[in-house]
Amino acid sequence: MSASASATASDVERLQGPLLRAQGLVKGFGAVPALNRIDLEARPGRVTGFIGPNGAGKSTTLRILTGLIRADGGTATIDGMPYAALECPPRVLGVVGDLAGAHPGMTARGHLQTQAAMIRASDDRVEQVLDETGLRSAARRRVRGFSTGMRQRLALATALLGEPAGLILDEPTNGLDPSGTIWLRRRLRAFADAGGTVLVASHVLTDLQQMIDDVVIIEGGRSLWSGSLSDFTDNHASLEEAYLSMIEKEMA
Ligand SMILES: Nc1ncnc2c1ncn2[C@@H]1O[C@H](COP(=O)(O)OP(=O)(O)OP(=O)(O)O)[C@@H](O)[C@H]1O
Repeated sequence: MSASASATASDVERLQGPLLRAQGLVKGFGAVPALNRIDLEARPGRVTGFIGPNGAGKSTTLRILTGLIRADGGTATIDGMPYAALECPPRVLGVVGDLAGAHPGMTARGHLQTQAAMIRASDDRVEQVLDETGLRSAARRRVRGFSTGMRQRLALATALLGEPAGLILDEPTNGLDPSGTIWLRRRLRAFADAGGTVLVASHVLTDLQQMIDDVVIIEGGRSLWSGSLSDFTDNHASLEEAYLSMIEKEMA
């Protein structure tokens, strides 16, 4: 029997289905109901935008997906299993964070080597991500002197170390200049074109419009819409216009 013939239905679902999936997520903080049945999917080869007004529940959803907090109800899975059940999470999902953990006195290469050691990535991989993120010339500089754009590149380099299948980014273009934004957009597109899954939460809809294939919209802890960007924008001039029209109707 061939390998493909012996694949089970769940193997096939895993191979073809979304890498990131949340179903019916519920979460409250004391009396504050943050999430009320949130659904989300992000698929291989696609960049998915995760949008919603302030307080909609985006960060809470991402924190549950990445195992930082537990949901009160529903499921959140990465490649079919909860984040906490992954053998080595950074090898499946790269989370582009704010480098709060990077020692300011560390060089970019030193930071990456330390992170690589924790996930058993090689020194060669460190050199590769320095190239992939355009940081080679800054490899010996200390993180404390980095601009916002360089920090963003280093955060992405850190997330890429484990050669993950997916990337999650929360407000990645915050503070980036136009060339930094264009660079990031191209980098994420290349990652998705190589079969990667990208989930980006952002308020900057003009940046997102040029970056994403699919959209997930939430508001007040509830799922409002999900599907392709082209279906969502349909007869609207832009993502921003389509989004504002939906949110205004919803709030009315
Ligand atoms: N640790 C917490 N304790 C109490 N309430 C919280 C906590 N974290 C989030 N919340 C509340 O949960 C709701 C959802 O917050 P969340 O940060 O997930 O929204 P968001 O969509 O990411 O917002 P923003 O776009 O402003 O970052 C808000 O009402 C928020 O005040």
